[in-house]
Amino acid sequence: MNGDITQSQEWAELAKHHDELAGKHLRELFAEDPGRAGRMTLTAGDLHLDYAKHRATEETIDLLVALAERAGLRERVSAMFGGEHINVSEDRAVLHVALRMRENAELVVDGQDVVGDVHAVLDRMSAFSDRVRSKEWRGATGQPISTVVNIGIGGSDLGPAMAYEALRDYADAGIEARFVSNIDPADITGTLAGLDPATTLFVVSSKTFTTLETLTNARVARSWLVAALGEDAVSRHFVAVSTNAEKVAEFGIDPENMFGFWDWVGGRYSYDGAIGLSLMIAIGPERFREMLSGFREMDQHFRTAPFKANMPVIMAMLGIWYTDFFGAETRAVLPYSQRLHRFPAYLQQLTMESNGKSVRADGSPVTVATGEIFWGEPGTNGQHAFYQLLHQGTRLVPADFIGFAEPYEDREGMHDLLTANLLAQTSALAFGRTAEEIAGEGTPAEIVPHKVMPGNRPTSTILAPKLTPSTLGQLVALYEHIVFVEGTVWGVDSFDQWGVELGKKMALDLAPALTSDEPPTSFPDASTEELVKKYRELRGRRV
Ligand SMILES: O=P(O)(O)OC[C@H]1O[C@](O)(CO)[C@@H](O)[C@@H]1O
Repeated sequence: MNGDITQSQEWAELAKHHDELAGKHLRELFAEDPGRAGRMTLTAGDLHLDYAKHRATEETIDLLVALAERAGLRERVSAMFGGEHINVSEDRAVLHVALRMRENAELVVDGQDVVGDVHAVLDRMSAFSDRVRSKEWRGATGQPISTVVNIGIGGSDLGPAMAYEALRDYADAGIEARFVSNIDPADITGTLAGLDPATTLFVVSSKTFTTLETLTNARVARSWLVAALGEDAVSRHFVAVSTNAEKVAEFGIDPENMFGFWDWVGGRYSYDGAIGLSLMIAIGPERFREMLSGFREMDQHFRTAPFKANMPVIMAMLGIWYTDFFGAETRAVLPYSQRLHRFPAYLQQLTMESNGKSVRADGSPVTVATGEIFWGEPGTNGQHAFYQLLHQGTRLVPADFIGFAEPYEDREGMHDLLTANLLAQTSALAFGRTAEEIAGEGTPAEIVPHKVMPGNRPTSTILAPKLTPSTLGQLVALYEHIVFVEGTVWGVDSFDQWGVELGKKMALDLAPALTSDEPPTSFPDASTEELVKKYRELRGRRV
């Protein structure tokens, strides 16, 4: 729908329904309808979703689905998969879904054979990864590669870093991957620590190849390598992933060793393409393709399942329900898997860079809150840190719990204990403990209020058989599509990120004021002027 969806009949009906339902406790909802536990579940690929512990009834779901219809979700999904320019502010198609299409699929967009090009790059990545993994690719001194260092930031870092951590049990060629992103010198120093230049391969990953942090880290890495092995070693130790061949060549990386992608892949949606090269080298092309098949499975589900049985649609619409009707400020993502410890950070970019917008795609201001704030930590660590607030605080924090039936490797029954914690938490959050129950245990009256667990705190639980390349792909695609659905309802362009540009430019403009010999004379504002002066003083520079 164009215009303000909050003016629609569907929105008004949801607002009314919210007034009726908001006072109800999950305990009541379960008492009235015990069958909801069995009914309010969904399957997509290997993922099982339990959404019964939401402050929602069948009627809520019907109304939310009606809102999604009203927002034109159906047409938007076709438009994305068909390669229409739905990224309007940059006039681009949005085709991360093409990165995992089968080789025999057909998609020609703006005269480009998208699927053919995707597979040509995948084949080159596979061939290169195989050469590195089999030790055919050698460094300048003839030694094989033992560490791959990905240099990138944002989408050119978080995706492969998250996925490498998630799948590191599958890294079977004895090649470690490391990731450096921050322009803080401590990051590259830590990353290079203990590495041997002769056995290190750098993958410089940058869509634009103009990003300050990445190019600076790459220059530092280059100097480190050249100091040890000489200038001629660069071509054996540096490859690039980018859409910008010219800049790659300018940096001194042989275009033969560049793996491309296209402007229709957003950075935060890109690690299942060439940006995943470091991951592919670590886990191998076969596992990487298994991951792509997982993505594809979720794409297929998203594209074809009726909205009421569509996992991304239901999870996204519940996100809208809490954000815009209950006024929830954030959403916790709590993976009961140590391997997914970077997943919340990855989702932060995915969701917040995509939907953190105040104007709709047509430039008109939004009239409701947009952009869920995702945050989280793996269970059970979070339990011993911030769950207190989740259980007894004054805020409503809907949470996604993610668990797996099988560990990669168990130790003395630890995995079952991990899962028991997940299940205990979602139950306690939903149903809590009443004052009567607590008093009934003999708790002194003055302590009872402290121990009351209000409950009524909504959660989704996602269960999968095991964390594998395929289930990881399914999980990531699930959240990509959640972001898409929410963006569609809010009417924002989920694929641009203009909000990060100003700060980047100002940092470049400010740098000379920090480093110049002469005290600077112009500043962006009075507060920054004071801070620049303090910084110079602390650095022993003239003020
Ligand atoms: O891959 P690049 O062009 O270096 O950009 C890195 C990141 O910077 C951003 O543009 C935001 O600063 C992200 O969208 C992107 O993932």
